[in-house]
Amino acid sequence: MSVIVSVVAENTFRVIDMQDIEPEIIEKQIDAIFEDIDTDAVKIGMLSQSTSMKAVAHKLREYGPQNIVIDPVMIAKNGCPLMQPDSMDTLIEEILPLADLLTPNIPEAERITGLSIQTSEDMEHAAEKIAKMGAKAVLVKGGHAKGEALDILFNGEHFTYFSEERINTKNTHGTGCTYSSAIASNLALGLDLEEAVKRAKDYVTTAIRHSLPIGKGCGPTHHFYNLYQNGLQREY
Ligand SMILES: Nc1ncnc2c1ncn2[C@@H]1O[C@H](COP(=O)(O)OP(=O)(O)O)[C@@H](O)[C@H]1O
Ligand SMILES: Cc1ncc(COP(=O)(O)O)c(N)n1
Repeated sequence: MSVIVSVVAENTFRVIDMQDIEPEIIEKQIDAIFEDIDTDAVKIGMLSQSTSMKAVAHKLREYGPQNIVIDPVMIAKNGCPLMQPDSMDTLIEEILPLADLLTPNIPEAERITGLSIQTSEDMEHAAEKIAKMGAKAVLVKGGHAKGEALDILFNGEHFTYFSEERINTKNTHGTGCTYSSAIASNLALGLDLEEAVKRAKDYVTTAIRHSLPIGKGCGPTHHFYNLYQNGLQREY
């Protein structure tokens, strides 16, 4: 079930424009979901401005769903901004504390904490600091680093490292969105946080390894690679 918070005119290489949905309509879309069908997990991606953040936060506090995974999207892979800079305070005050898991990439973790992140120790410090700011658990993703594709999970008590080899491709559009959605889906299935992240990391790595070389910019990850391998036809 989806709630549309913004309509974005974008392709693999640029964001042309966007139009945010009115906060009242965002809230009513959330009502439409929670008054009807049980919700086992929530995944939140791009929230471009404060009013959208406040609408989402208000309704999540009202309904109090479990397993809230928040990807604090700020800038697209192609460099185009997706969050207004003046909404950073609202992100930190209203959205971050709702997260059972916050999944910043390195530039996002730097913006949220004000820390510079160069090493795995820096990633740990940032994760700890974000947990102190109110997120229950934090996964700092290393897609933007060099070398191995290392992500570090802090569950409020200890760190778990998830590492895969870096795949040499520019087609990584939507890696973070794919990853956080897969984690939320695994939590909805009842897996514990570490196992949910481990399986999602396997999934996103496969999706990147078989990403699609389409479009003029960063092509998308292949969400259905394993399904196709297991018998569905692939025609493209
Ligand atoms: N080239 C790559 N090879 C392997 N894994 C990658 C690559 N790029 C990103 N990842 C992984 O994809 C996931 C999403 O991370 P990241 O790209 O940092 O997020 P975002 O899309 O939010 O910027 C992480 O598990 C990261 O380690
Ligand atoms: C609507 C929307 N949400 C999120 C992203 C980030 O994804 P990426 O960093 O891979 O460009 C995006 N480009 N567009």
